[in-house]
Amino acid sequence: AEKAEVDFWHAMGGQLGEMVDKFAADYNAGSETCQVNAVYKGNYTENMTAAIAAFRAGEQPHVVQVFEVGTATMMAAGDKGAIYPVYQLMEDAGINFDQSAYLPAVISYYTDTEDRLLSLPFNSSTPVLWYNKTALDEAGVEVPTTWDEVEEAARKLKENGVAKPFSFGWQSWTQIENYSAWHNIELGSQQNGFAGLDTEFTFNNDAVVGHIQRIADMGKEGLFAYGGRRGDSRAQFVNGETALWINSSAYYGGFKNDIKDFEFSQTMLPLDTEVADAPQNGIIGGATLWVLQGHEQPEYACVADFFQFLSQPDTQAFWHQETGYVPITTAAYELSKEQGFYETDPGTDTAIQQLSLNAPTPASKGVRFGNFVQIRDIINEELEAVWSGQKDAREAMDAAVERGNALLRKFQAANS
Ligand SMILES: O=P(O)(O)OC[C@H](O)CO
Repeated sequence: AEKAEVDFWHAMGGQLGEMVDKFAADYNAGSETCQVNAVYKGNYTENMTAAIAAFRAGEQPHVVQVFEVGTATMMAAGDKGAIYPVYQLMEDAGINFDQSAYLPAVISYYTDTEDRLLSLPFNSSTPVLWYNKTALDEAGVEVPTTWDEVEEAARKLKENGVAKPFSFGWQSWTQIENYSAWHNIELGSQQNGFAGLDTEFTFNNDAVVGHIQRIADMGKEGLFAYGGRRGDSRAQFVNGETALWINSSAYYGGFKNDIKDFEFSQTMLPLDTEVADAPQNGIIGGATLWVLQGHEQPEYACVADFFQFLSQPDTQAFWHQETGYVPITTAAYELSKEQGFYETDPGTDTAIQQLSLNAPTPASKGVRFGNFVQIRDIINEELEAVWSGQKDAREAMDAAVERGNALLRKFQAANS
């Protein structure tokens, strides 16, 4: 018999893309009725834009991977009938899907006001501090745990010949969104947007402004070197120019393949001791799988079956261990422990520890702002103006909040 076909558009390039292809191939080999076609459509923004355009043209895939910042936009599309919510999909397929198997920090990002799961958690991450242990040892510095220590370590690394001691990627996510959650400060009103569309940004507060100004000052001293949006500055870390790098836990798999000349590891985000006495918890990044409406029932049965396959503890544990994405179910975490993964690969439980450090507060359970994909671009522009010396942190954050709020109002008007 012919298999029902499911189109799955994703944004996983390189080593991550190979893993996704392997999952699809394994699934297809084991299924007599379903065929999943996994297609790489570019980075997160490109994949999401492609899926929205395809939907308008009536050519949408069944499944699309959307990064966490696209959640509010996808939810609004759901209100207009474009989304097949995962809880509904599973119910219709007669699958008893246990939401409580997932980490609270992950599930709470993707549930509606009635606690129903809208998209399938697949690749969740959190930003960590990656460090070049060899370079730190050579410079005689300990792994930093506070921002003062990061600054001091960067200074010593510089003196010891490290050209661009400190850097990061996904700067809104790592330096504003997670910095805020980590210090239990809201990014915007209405519980970071979770409680309503009438939300306004507040990240031009003294803590965030002070933090951004600190990094700008580190740049002037030659301790920080900006290397671009997303993962663009990864090469700086891999080639040893940068020894302290904040970005997703999901760089682990690639680093293991690519870093041969030094020892590297990861640790939790630094604490700003002027802002908080102890860290709160980190918030996730990465992406989930959204199901789009407009296809036939047998195909949706395959989507549900494929989702069940992806949610298996062994699939999840394998994905986590190979990539550095978080073990998103308790079972996958337990299995990884049993398999001795955290002993053979020390530091790889940093992300899950950071996410589950404390019960999430309204300021630390995530962000849900409309148009946030575009707003992150505004934040990128304003931060880049700081790094290049055109603006100080106060001017840039005020401008980002004002420009961001205009896009929030536009989203609210279009969706209420
Ligand atoms: O590199 P990822 O997949 O962990 O994603 C990083 C950011 O969360 C994307 O918004």
